[in-house]
Amino acid sequence: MTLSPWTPLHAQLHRGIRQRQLFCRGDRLLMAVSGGQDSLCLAQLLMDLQPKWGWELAIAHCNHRWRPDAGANADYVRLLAESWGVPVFIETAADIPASEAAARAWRYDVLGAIARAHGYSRVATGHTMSDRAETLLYNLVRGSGADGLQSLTWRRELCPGVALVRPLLDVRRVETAEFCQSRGLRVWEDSTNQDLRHPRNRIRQDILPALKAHLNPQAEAALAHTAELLRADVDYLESAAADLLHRALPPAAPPDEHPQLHRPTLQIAPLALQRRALRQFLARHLPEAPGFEPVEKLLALLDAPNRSQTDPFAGGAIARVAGDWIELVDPANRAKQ
Ligand SMILES: Nc1ncnc2c1ncn2[C@@H]1O[C@H](COP(=O)(O)OP(=O)(O)OP(=O)(O)O)[C@@H](O)[C@H]1O
Repeated sequence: MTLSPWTPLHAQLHRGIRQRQLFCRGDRLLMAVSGGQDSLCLAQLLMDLQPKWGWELAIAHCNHRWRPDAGANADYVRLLAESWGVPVFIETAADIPASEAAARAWRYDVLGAIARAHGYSRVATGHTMSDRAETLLYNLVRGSGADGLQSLTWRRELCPGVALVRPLLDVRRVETAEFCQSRGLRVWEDSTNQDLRHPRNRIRQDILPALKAHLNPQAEAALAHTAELLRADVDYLESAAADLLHRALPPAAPPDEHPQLHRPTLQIAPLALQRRALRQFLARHLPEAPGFEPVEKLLALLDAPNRSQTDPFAGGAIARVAGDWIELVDPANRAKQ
């Protein structure tokens, strides 16, 4: 057996997995492989690290049936897995997804389902520092708050019992390309990556290179670090807000009562926590995730005179002031009040 050369990239990944506790020794890992350079690089690196960690590795590929070469792409991933001697799962979409978002949702569903059905506790994807920088820029320009700016994370729950892990978030795309080349891995080029009508491709091909050329050669790393810092900030703020919300709820509200919030508890909190606690409250009770406006409407009630009320939120509920309390009244109960 020929041993693969141990490169600085192997060392970086090995260290990152240990320090961030992304995987444990002996884990069963499902590698999501599109056939592109990032996921091929990840899969090869994890194969190389496997003897040190004793993982049980497998490969999953999702065929969205979007491109004429989608079947050939899936066959390529299957052959690669077979040549490596690892189990491979290929899932083909019954209906071609209507949008990128639909394709992504389907893909994550499929990856979670394969992992659960076959006992894999981790799904690993090849997202890189470059993806992280692009996602941050995209969300920033679309007006996202800090929560959207934290963008991709190292690890999150994919479905109960299965974590989605992104071990290459500190590796740039140019490095994954170099690695594939140095190992003679054939990269399956995705022709849709050239289509500049997709905003992500525009960012990747025009905007980030311009930022690097004219503002900061390290723009990718700078943006990715910002995302990393925001991640920790947002985690902290969200948990402090959850604590505030907990204190602002009535001690033991009967389930059939209007949801209520205690204004004096909220009034003395910092604005950042007020907004987050109110958003968490609305997210529990409204049919869709609240954006900026509903939270601001509710915020205005913190210091408003008694009996003030908002206009209806999505779904028709309104919030109103009743002394020290704000109550959320849904349309069905409103007529009775
Ligand atoms: N068809 C696929 N089959 C299996 N895994 C895939 C497929 N497409 C993407 N992936 C996984 O997702 C990672 C990110 O891919 P890509 O950047 O194309 O997706 P994205 O849609 O931009 O990201 P995200 O899914 O987080 O929004 C890849 O490195 C790979 O691990």
